[in-house]
Amino acid sequence: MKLLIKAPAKINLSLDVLYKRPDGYHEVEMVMTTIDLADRVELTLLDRDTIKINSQNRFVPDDHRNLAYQAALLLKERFNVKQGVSIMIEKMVPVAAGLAGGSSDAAAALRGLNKLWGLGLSLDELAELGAEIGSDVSFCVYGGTALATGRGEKIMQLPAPPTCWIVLAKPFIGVSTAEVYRKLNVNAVKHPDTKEMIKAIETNDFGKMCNEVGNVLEDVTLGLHPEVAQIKDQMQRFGADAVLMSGSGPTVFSLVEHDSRMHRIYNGLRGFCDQVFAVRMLGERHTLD
Ligand SMILES: C[C@](O)(CO)[C@H](O)COP(=O)(O)OP(=O)(O)OC[C@H]1O[C@@H](n2ccc(N)nc2=O)[C@H](O)[C@@H]1O
Ligand SMILES: Nc1ncnc2c1ncn2[C@@H]1O[C@H](COP(=O)(O)OP(=O)(O)OP(=O)(O)O)[C@@H](O)[C@H]1O
Repeated sequence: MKLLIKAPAKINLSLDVLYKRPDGYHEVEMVMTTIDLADRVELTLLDRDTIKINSQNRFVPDDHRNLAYQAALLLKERFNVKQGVSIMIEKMVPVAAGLAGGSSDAAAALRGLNKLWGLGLSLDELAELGAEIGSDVSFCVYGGTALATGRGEKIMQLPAPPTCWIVLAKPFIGVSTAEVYRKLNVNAVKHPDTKEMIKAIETNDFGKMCNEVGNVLEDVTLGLHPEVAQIKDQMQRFGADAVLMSGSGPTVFSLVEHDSRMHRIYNGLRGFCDQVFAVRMLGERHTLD
């Protein structure tokens, strides 16, 4: 039996860090949304009791370090599953880019194997298991738009944001999330107003959403990689309504209302960056069927 599942990337419309916790993680407040840029995860049940993984991407590990492998192993061990699975990942989401590609592959594996192995778990139960794999996995289990708190694993669903284009540009570098958090000085940053961002989404106010974007990790990554600032400048010059780095970066995204400006930014950035995409937000949460 085979199942093909989409694993969409996320962007952080706002990302605030409140403080560093005794366990080493940071307490966050993030407004996140899934976008129409996705890996394809194909799950095939095997007769042999083993987990195989293959992504055909030189930046992605094809072994126990792969987050989708870890998702399969977690379900297998926790629920004593004796059947094996082969996981094929067709990577479309840039790797180590601030777009939660690996976390979304893990979430897709959780949703898909729940079905293939007949485990009957709810999305809430899968999200709780996802938190054991990584901080972004719980959000990716649900998708859609949400406020994420705690270390990112406490999810409160939000309505779909106002419709607009998202133009994403990734420079020729990858970023270590752990390093960016390590270099952050929580007391020396301008904190975004999470409540106002939520209000903008709830009232479907595109202008307000653009005013409220903010990411406290941005300055850390800009300090490490000046090319991120150059991309931000270019997007602003080409007429973006708002520009922000996603997650720990280095991907930068624009929010753009009008088609003509979207084309201008997309064409202006192409060739200058490693990868450029123009996509829509997905809005809807995943369902279990
Ligand atoms: C930057 C974001 O992607 C924004 O959505 C997330 O906060 C990070 O999510 P993630 O990559 O799933 O993070 P994890 O794999 O759980 O953690 C990677 C490393 O980032 C740091 N980390 C992560 C999340 C958090 N709330 N505080 C942290 O300090 C920790 O050093 C951790 O060892
Ligand atoms: N399925 C996977 N896809 C991509 N990377 C993976 C995967 N599994 C493990 N990894 C490892 O995780 C690292 C980070 O990859 P990922 O693309 O998820 O980063 P990211 O988008 O910055 O994540 P986040 O936004 O959650 O911090 C990669 O360098 C890779 O070694």
